[in-house]
Amino acid sequence: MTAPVIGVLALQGDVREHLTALAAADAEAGPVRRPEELAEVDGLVIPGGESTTISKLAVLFGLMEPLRARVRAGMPVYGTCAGMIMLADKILDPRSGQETVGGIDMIVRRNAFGRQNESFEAAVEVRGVPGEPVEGVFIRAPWVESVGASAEVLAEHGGHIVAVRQGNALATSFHPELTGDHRVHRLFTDTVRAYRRGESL
Ligand SMILES: NC(=O)CC[C@H](N)C(=O)O
Repeated sequence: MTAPVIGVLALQGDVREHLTALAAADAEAGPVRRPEELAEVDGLVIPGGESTTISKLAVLFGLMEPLRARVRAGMPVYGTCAGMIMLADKILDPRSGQETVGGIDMIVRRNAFGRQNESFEAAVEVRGVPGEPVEGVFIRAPWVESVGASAEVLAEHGGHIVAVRQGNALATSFHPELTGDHRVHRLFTDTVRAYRRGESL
């Protein structure tokens, strides 16, 4: 079977690192900036960056509604940090006008772990990732205040939820694309492969 085609939403943020990690996890990866590009992918990563900026640009580029439609239709999607915020059905402390794509029944708190100079790394055990804990890089990271019944908590750090999955949607507060350890991306590309085979979670 040919490699799944996975896009990285390339409006703002650490796009290149995700492209590299996805390629290492056996996907064909490319940037997505236009609705026509979104239509061609089997799955999508929403990178870290600044969620208010990504939100604004998604509206400006005419991507917000197509993104919502594809996520609703079951397209696998993985959001890291700002990307996690974009996948939350609700933000506790949004900037005025800040919209999300949604898809995961969770409430997130932006910048919950502190500001840029309070960024840190910590070992995180992620359900579904075999072997050693993942090295979690947290950069002005959100945490998840609460999840609804259909969302599954995959990881916690310091008593706070930092990884969640709901159906084909996955979100982490931290940035596996920065560590050279591709196991979380592998978890996602496996989901995309299953989706392409017609199996949904
Ligand atoms: N590294 C990140 O993605 C930071 C997220 C940022 N604090 C936001 O609200 O979007």
